[in-house]
Formats: sequence, C-alpha cells, structure tokens
Amino acid sequence: MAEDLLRVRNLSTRFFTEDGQVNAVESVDFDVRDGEVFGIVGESGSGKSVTALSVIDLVESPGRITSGEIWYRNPDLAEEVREDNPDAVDGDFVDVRRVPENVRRALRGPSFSTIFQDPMSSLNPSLTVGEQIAEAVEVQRRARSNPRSTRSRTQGFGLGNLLTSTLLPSQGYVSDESRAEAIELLEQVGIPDPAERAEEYPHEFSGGMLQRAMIAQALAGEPDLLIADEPTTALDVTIQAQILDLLRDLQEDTGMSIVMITHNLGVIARMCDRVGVMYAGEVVERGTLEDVFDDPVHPYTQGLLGSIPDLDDPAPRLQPIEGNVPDLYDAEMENRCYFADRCPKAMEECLHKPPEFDTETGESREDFADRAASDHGAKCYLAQHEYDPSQALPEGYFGSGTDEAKSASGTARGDAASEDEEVSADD
Ligand SMILES: Nc1ncnc2c1ncn2[C@@H]1O[C@H](COP(=O)(O)OP(=O)(O)OP(=O)(O)O)[C@@H](O)[C@H]1O
Ligand code: NI
Repeated sequence: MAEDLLRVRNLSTRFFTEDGQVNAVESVDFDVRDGEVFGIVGESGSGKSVTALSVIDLVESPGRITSGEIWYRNPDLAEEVREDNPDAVDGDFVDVRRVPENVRRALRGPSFSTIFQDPMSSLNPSLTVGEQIAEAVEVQRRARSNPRSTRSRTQGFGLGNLLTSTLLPSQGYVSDESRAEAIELLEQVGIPDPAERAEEYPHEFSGGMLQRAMIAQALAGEPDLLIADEPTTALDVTIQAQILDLLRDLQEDTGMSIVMITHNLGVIARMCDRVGVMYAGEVVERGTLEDVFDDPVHPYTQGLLGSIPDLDDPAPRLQPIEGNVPDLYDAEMENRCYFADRCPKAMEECLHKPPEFDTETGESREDFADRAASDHGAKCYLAQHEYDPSQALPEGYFGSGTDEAKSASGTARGDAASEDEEVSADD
C-alpha cells in the first residue's frame, strides 16, 4: 500500500460572520496517499472548497481554522524544522499548522498546488501565457533554493496573479532557461505548437487550452499534491474528459497526488482511487472508490449514488435528495447526525452525533491514533448495526409538518423553501 502523503486530523474551520458563526468544516479526517487521486464529493455548501483552502492555509477572514492537524510527509522539511519546532514533527511528517507562517507559505507551489474552475483566477490577462508560466518556474526555483525567503512571493489567492503582478519584471522572460521550461510544461499539458502558443495572451486561448495552461502553471513547482477544485465544471463534456485524462496522465508521470473536488460522481468514478463524501462540513463516509460506490453505508452516500450519471450526461450531477444542506450556523447545529432530517432511516439514536465507525468491525474509530481495521469508515449508526424500524423517528419529526414541530426540532432555515437549489448543485 502506498504511504500517506497527507494526514488531515480533526480539522475544523469556522467563519465568524455578522450573522453568526458558520461551522464550514467540522472535525474532518482524511488521508491522501502517494500517487493517488483522492476525491471529495458532496452537495453545494458541504464544505469541500473550505476543506481544500484550509489544507493550503488560504482561508480568508472572517474564516479561520479553529482546530486540527495537517500532517504532510516530507523528510527534508521534517529535518529542516525539527530543531526549532519539535512539536511539529513526527518522523517524516510535519504538521504544517505548527510551523511558522513563512515556512508554511513556502510550501505553496513546490509542495501543494491548486487549480480551480476558472483559469482566469490564476492567469494574468496582460502577460503572455509563456511569460507567466516561466515566472512561476522561476519563483519556484528561488523558493526551493531559499525556502525561508518566500513570504511575500507566494502570498495570496491565485498564485499566478500575485507572482506576475508584484515581484518580477512585468514583461518578458526572466531567463532563457525558464522560457524553455515553460514551453516544455505547455507541451507536457498537451498544448500543440507550445513555442508559438507561449507567445499568446490568455484571451487567445480556448477554455480547454486555458485550463491546460493553468495546469502547466500549477505544475511549475513540481508539487507533491495538486488540489483541483471543480477543475472541469465550466468546460463542455468532451473537453472535460480530455482534461481529466490529462490530469490522470500527469499524475502517473509525476507521481504527485491529487485531491479532486467535484459535484460530479462521474468524475469521481473515472478519476479517483479513494473518496470522501462530505455533508454539512463533515466527511460522513470515506474509503476506496469500490467501498464507497459499491457498498455505501451512509444513507447520504446511498442517496447521492441513487443514479450515477456518466460523463457524457450534461444533466445535474448528484441525485437530488429531498430537503436541504443545513446552512451551518453554529447556533442552529444540534448535536445530532446532521443528515437525520433528510434521512429515510433516521432513528432515535441519530439525535446523538454518531462517531465515525469502521464499517468492517462496526467499532468507533474516533481515536484515529490506532489505525482503523479497514479503510472504509462512516459517521452513521448503520455502520454499527442494522436499521431498526421500531426506533424510527416519527414522521414529520424535523418539521416538514407544523411550524410547531419545526421550531421544536430546531431545523430553522427553509427546508422546503430552497428545495430546488440543491438539485442543480453544479454552480
Ligand atoms: N467567506 C465566507 N463567509 C462565510 N461563510 C462562508 C464563506 N466561505 C464559505 N462559507 C460557508 O462555508 C460552507 C462551506 O462552503 P464551501 O464553499 O466549502 O462548500 P462547497 O462544498 O465547496 O460548495 P460548492 O460545491 O458550491 O463549491 C458554506 O456554508 C458556505 O456558506
Ligand atoms: Ni466549492
């Protein structure tokens, strides 16, 4: 079995808004192994993007990581920070939350890189594609040779924008070497005539080609982990498939790991080795693709999988489940299974928050220090025992009925009102 590259433990991220505290990510655990594609899937608003942003420390105010550990396996880094930050090191792993900020920031690019749905969030319209990829190459090279000096260089969202706007000459190539490397990268991501295309501006590229250019930029630092947040959602289906194949090929060539965030179960099925299903800020089920797709335990996963549309199907991606993702205001979150109000198998015990159970043994694996018996876990009592209809919650318990029942159960915000929103969960 491949080794873990990343171990995320008990990660929680909150937004402290004027309307109250939003528990966007709640006690999330997952691992990403060497050279695998790990999928994160779930309806809109389930916390996928905030989880990714938390890993790369790009959560913006009023958001903040409030707890958790993010262990990244990197022997060189472990060596480098061990003396000053002994608590941050465990063998070859470094808890990136416990290293100084400049060290953590320096990981963006050479260790963790990102691609998003919108290539223009990472590409600068006023520079040629080649110039800005060359600059990414150059910056990563400098970062590698002096990791502690990169504070201002890798700061901010869209690495590319920042690099191109603030720190290097704004026109032209830094060196022939980086130019050559940029052209090589463009070739690697399947852009034909890369030397000519390098001289063009982003607006001269088609959507698919722009996506490839953004991937080239993201690969400039030779990252260990590429986080891809809905990378193909905006593209038409043929191009989508090409980009996904490209990512898979690049993953195999480089040995990097990919975290693939998507609404699209077809994308997960096509790309991923292992998968985590998110609901209301939690990873409610995780395991190998086969575990989760062939043998789902959580009724939420079962609901999502109700139909698996294939990639050629441009229709909505997830099976609609009646009801809504809660909006995650702390004041409205009860200490119960968050899915219980939509769950066809909700039982009385679901009014207490379930721990994560190992689906093989049915035992709680809350204490992740001892590695679980199987790789397949679910935060649902049905992983522990069979559904017991005699324990079923009475119909209307969560207030699809009277207002009184509604306020009694505390599910405050529009269960029915925005029902159609989640169906088209593909923004
Ligand atoms: N800047 C912010 N301020 C307040 N709340 C936020 C902010 N950013 C995200 N959230 C909240 O965090 C929760 C998780 O959002 P997130 O973007 O991670 O969902 P997602 O699963 O990526 O959804 P989508 O599939 O639509 O991209 C949501 O309830 C969202 O409203
Ligand atoms: Ni998102």
